[in-house]
Amino acid sequence: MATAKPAEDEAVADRNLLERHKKPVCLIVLGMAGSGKTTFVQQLTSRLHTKNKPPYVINLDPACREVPYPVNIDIRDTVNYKEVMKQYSLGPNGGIVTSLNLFATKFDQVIKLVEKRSDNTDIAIFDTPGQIEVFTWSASGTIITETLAALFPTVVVYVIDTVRSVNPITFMSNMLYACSILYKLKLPFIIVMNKIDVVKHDYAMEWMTDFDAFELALSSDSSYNANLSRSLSLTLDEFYKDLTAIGFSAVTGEGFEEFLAAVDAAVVEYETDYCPEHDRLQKLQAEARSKDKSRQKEKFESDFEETNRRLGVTTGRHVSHRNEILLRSRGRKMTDRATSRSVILWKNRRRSNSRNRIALRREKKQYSPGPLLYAN
Ligand SMILES: Nc1nc2c(ncn2[C@@H]2O[C@H](COP(=O)(O)OP(=O)(O)OP(=O)(O)O)[C@@H](O)[C@H]2O)c(=O)[nH]1
Repeated sequence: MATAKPAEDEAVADRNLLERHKKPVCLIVLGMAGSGKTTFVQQLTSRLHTKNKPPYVINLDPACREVPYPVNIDIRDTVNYKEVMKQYSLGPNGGIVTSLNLFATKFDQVIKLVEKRSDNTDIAIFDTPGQIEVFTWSASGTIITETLAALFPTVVVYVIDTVRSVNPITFMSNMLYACSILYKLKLPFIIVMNKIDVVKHDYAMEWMTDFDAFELALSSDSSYNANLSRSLSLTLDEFYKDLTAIGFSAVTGEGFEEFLAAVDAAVVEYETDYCPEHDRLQKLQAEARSKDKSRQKEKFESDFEETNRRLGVTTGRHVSHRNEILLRSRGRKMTDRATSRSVILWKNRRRSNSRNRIALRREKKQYSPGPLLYAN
C-alpha cells in the first residue's frame, strides 16, 4: 500500500495537468490608458473569428463608453459604474475599483461560463480598465487573476504604445510597470509593442538587448530622470532576458501569427514553471493549515484540562464535597453579579438594536449589482 501512494499522487498530478490543458487559455490584457488594449482585443477577436476559432471575450472595464467587439460577458451589464459613484460618493477611480469589487463577488459564475465553453473555445480574453493600477493592485484584480490562474492556463498580455515609448524615459516607466506586474503575478508574460504601423518596435528591442544603445538615446539628457533610467536599465537586464516581446499593430493585424506562437510558448511555460510552483505553494499552505489546526486543538485540550484542574473537577467526574460547596457559592456570587450586568447589557443591546435597524434601513438603500448577463 505504502509504495502505491507516490504513483497515485503522480496520476492525480497528470490528471490535473491534462484538465488544465483542456480548458481555454485566459489572456489578461493590461496596459496604460490609450496603449490600444481595446483595439488589440478587437483585432484579436476578429482574426480568431476568421480562423473559425471564436474566443470568449469578457470586458472588465466598467467605465468604457462602448465595446467595439462581440463581447460574451460585459461588467457593465452587471454593475452600473455611474450609480456606484453616486451611491458611494466616489471619484472615477474609486468607482472603477468598487465596481470591480462588486463584480468579483460574482466571478464564480464567470468561471462556470468559461468552463462551459471549454470544448469549443481555445482562448478567453479579458479586457481590463485603462487605469492599470486599479486592476493590478486591487483586491478584486488579484482575486480575478489568481482564480483564473488556478484553473486555466493564464497569460498576462501587457500592451505598450510604441509611438509614445520612443522617449527613453517613457519607455523605462513602461518597462518598470511591466516588471512590477510580472513579479507580482508571477504568470507567463507577453509584451505586445503595439502601433507598429506607425513606429516600428526595433528601437525598443535594441534598447532591451543593448545597454549602450539605450545610453546613447539618453546621452543628450542629463536630468535626474535620465540618470535614474540609465541605472534602472542595468538593473532590468535580468528582467529583459526572460521576456517575450513582439511587435503588433492593432489596426492592421500585423504580428498576429507571432502573437499566437508567443501564447503557445507561454502556455508551456505556465505548465512547466507556474503550475509546479503553484502546487508546491498550495501543498505548503495546506500543511501549515493542518499544523495550525492541531496546535489549536492541543492548546484547547490543555486549557480545558487546566481549567478542570483549577476547579477541582477530575476527569473521573468526582467532585469533592468541599469543591462542590465552593463551586456553588462561586456560582451564586457570579449570578448576582451577572444579573446586574445582564440588565445593563440588555439595555445596551436594545439601544444598539435600534441603531442596527437604522443602519440596515440605510444599507438596503445602497447599491447592489444586478444579475450576471452573458451572450453565448
Ligand atoms: N495607428 C494605430 N493606432 C492604434 C493602434 N491601436 C490603437 N490605436 C489607437 O489608439 C487609441 C487608443 O486605443 P484604445 O484601444 O482605446 O486604447 P485603450 O488602451 O483601450 O484605452 P483605455 O480604454 O483608455 O485604456 C485609439 O485612437 C486607437 O484607434 C494601432 O495599432 N495603430
